[in-house]
Amino acid sequence: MSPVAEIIRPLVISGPSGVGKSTLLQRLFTEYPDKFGFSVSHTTRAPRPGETDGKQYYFITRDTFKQLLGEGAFIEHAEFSNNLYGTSFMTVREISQMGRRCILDIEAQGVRQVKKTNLNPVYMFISPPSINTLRTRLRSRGTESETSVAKRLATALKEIEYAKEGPHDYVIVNDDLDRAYELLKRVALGEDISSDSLPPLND
Ligand SMILES: Nc1ncnc2c1ncn2[C@@H]1O[C@H](COP(=O)(O)OP(=O)(O)OP(=O)(O)O)[C@@H](O)[C@H]1O
Repeated sequence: MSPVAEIIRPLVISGPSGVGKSTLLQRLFTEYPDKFGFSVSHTTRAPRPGETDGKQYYFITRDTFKQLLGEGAFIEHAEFSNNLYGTSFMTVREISQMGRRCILDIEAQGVRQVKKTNLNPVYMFISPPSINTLRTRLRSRGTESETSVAKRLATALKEIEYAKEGPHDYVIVNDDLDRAYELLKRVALGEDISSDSLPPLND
């Protein structure tokens, strides 16, 4: 690894689907267009309206995904809502070599896998204020069927349960978007913050 790659620790952002990760990261990349690099994952899910190949994801077939997996191309991968997602070593390396801080958006299974590698990132968990709020956001985003919302909520409960075990360096509750963004920004720029408390799981 080059010295440049060694001094910039990647930042792993995780949190339930619909919690606001994309919204927060979009703000960060708009405010700092040259400081960060988003590790674009590979996925077998279909693009949503407005998504472009190579921007939000590399959209590939299940066969291609399996082939890359067999070649050991992924740092982490997971199956979620019947679709495969993975982060390739090559993508992360390219961003670090550009001198940018690499930001990875991955879910709990992926966090567990990254913890077994020598990537040594900072881990941040974005939490909803409550499960009810998450349900509302997923519904109002208008991209999910009711079945998909139910699946995502069930996964969200598991993600928050895992977060309660304390695997993340920082927890931010995305209640007020401006506040959550300020905290995320500070961590992304290398500052230390106090974590928020995780919500109860029984609402
Ligand atoms: N603090 C907030 N208050 C209210 N609504 C919010 C807040 N943050 C995000 N949202 C809204 O919640 C919805 C889900 O956000 P977003 O798509 O960013 O989630 P995500 O975590 O990236 O989900 P996925 O992992 O499925 O891509 C969006 O409609 C977004 O505008």
